Amino acid sequence: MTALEAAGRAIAAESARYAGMGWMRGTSGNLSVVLGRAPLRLAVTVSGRDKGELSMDDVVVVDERGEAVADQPHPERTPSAEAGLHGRIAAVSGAGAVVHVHALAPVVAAERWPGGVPLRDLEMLKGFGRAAHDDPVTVPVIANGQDMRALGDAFEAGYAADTPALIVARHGVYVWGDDLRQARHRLECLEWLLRFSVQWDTHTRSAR
Ligand SMILES: CSCCC(=O)C(=O)COP(=O)(O)O
Ligand SMILES: [Zn+2]
Repeated sequence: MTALEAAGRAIAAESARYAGMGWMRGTSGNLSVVLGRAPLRLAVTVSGRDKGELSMDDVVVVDERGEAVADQPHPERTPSAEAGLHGRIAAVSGAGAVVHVHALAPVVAAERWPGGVPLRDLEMLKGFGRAAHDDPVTVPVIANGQDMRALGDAFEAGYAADTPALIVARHGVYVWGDDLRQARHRLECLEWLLRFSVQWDTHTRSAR
């Protein structure tokens, strides 16, 4: 099996898992795996598909800008509309995999904390790669848009190497890691942290 086939198989399996969790409703969300670094090459999901029904063939090889490269099995396929942001995140962070889902909690949290979502003193922070009682963590929030270069610039401006996540307001969340498995563990824990934060904030406000 080639590296691209292995990446496609892993991406299809992870996508089905996220779809089953309700985090990739409709055709939302996209995943990528880094295939090479010099130059940067990623296998990213094709655009517009039901992410619960992908096969290992439903990936496109893109460059750092998210554009399909010529030398691949299906260069005519359209990569995810957000492939450019995957490329920028992988380039800046050194991640081996980037996942993007449309879970609800990150989007609601960004409405409540548009300047960045604060997290602190929670055991689940360990699953996000941070000590539970470490310094507070702020998950960056950027405005949504269709220009992936602009989103990439906004991501890079707020990038902190110890915070492997980005919320795009009124859109969804990106999380990355060394591989898809680590990215998933981080995403699952972050989603819990954000859901807790929103619910606790709502509770304390209504109790006043
Ligand atoms: C209802 S999904 C809108 C587009 C989007 O935000 C997304 O995550 C999926 O885009 P893709 O091009 O990767 O299918
Ligand atoms: Zn999206």
